[in-house]
Amino acid sequence: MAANNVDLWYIDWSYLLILILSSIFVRVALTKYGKNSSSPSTPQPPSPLPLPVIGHIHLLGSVLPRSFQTLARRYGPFMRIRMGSSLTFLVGSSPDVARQILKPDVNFSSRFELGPVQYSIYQQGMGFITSPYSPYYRFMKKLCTTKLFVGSQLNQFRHIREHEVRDCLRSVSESSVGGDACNLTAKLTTLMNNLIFRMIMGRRYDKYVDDEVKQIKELVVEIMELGSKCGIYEVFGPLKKYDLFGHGKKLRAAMVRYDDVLEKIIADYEVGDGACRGSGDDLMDILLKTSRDVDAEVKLTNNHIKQFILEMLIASIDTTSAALQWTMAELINHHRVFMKLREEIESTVGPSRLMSESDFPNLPYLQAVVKESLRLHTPTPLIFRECTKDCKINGYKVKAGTKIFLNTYAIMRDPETWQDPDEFVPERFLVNAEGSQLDQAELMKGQDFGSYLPFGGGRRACIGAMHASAVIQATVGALIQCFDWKIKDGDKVDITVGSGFSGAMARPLVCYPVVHSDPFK
Ligand code: HEM
Repeated sequence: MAANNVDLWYIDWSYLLILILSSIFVRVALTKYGKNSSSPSTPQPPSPLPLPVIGHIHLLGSVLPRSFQTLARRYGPFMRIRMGSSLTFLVGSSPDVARQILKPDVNFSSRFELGPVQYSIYQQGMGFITSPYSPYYRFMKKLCTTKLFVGSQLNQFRHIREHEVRDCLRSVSESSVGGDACNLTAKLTTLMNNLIFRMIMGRRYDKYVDDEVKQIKELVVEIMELGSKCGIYEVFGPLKKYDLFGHGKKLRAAMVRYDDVLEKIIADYEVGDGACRGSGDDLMDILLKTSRDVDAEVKLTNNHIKQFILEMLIASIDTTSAALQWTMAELINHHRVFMKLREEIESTVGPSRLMSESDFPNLPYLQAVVKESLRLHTPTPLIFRECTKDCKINGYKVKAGTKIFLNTYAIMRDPETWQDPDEFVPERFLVNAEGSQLDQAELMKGQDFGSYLPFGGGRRACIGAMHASAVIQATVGALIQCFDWKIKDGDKVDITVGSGFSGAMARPLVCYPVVHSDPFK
């Protein structure tokens, strides 16, 4: 009996061993000659040699868009990358690939979420930015383009922009009096917080005035940090759902607190206390009106509104603040450009008043400076898309459900398209190759899908582009009109890029403003 048992064990183990070996053999054969091969009928995009378990993680540095750019030089503009055991995506790094993906087609008009969505307290599909190309997305997009971010609504916010820019100038002016160092990063971030919170819910961020807004801001920062930590779970494959480091639990808790504060604010609006302090509606007013509209194609709930506002706060504040910082950093580092811009503003606006948004059409060099800064230092260097049906890109087969990153950092520094791509040369945006004036408005809308993509392109292009451009031009123009800027010991501003997915500066922009033309005289 005992001997028989030993024999049985022996047979089971050897059988198992054969099974394992044969499955490895089949897998290797499949990888080499089968569907993963580069046979002419079903070629797959090229890929560096992955390591077991970690895939290509060892090839990626702390600044992801740069790592992808380096890999693309070797493996081509459309390559396959695997992070960890199961997260595989394709990375597009050339204008040509961008054109194929961003063409106005429903395929690739969906996004994917990085990080397990189970930790969100809002139901899946309630997001707007993170949404697939669903009926809910289309409903919200229509609301954005007809009511929330339409030109007339943005014009209504003009007084808010002008007020907040003046407030920022006042604060910079105070730093200049004592000759103290001015943390321009902090000032520009406060400007953006005030601006966006006023647009959305009629309240300023100023921490001494509005405690609820301060709480929301802190929670949004916490949610973003925890969200990106949960994103790292993706590399653990099937283990990602186990919340190995407890970040998911903390994320849920932060979202519950965010939800509570937003519910209070919505309740204020319902009793008529929350209306915008200025004239006209703020975004919350419009969203709540839409939620009460019985004829609306989609019933907008409070949860939709809270999720939408969370996404707006994430999409708008840090991106625009980063763009402002980069533009100022490049202007401080490039004296010739700085002086040329100052001359343009002074000759257009005159010596006695502060420039305003109505001056924009007469300030082409200011527009070019902002465009060049967004090209060189895009705050969102990777665009996320998902393919919804099988197709071919660059001759390679792409299956439905494939995750795609467009590396706009690399695309906007593509040497085939841009002369001296790593140099800050605003003049390139004044004329086109034939020497005639470029259509600035079209360029900003992302119509030149292929090569200029700071706001993405196609159906999912940024809806805040017009607003962001107005804020950057107004703020940068005023800061150059009113102040000279010095750096400690005559150094240049350090323009190192921060780590990860974002295109923010690695270090705060600290400098010394000296009044050139006092805006408050
Ligand atoms: C300099 C500032 C900004 C930059 C560089 C920027 C960039 C981008 C990019 C690259 C995308 C993805 C586009 C794509 O997939 O093709 C995007 C999407 C989006 N952005 Fe912005 N953005 C900025 C400011 C803003 C502001 C101020 C708002 C709102 C007030 C905003 C709201 C959005 C929204 C809602 C989406 C998602 C659009 C959709 O899925 O249909 N962004 N942005």
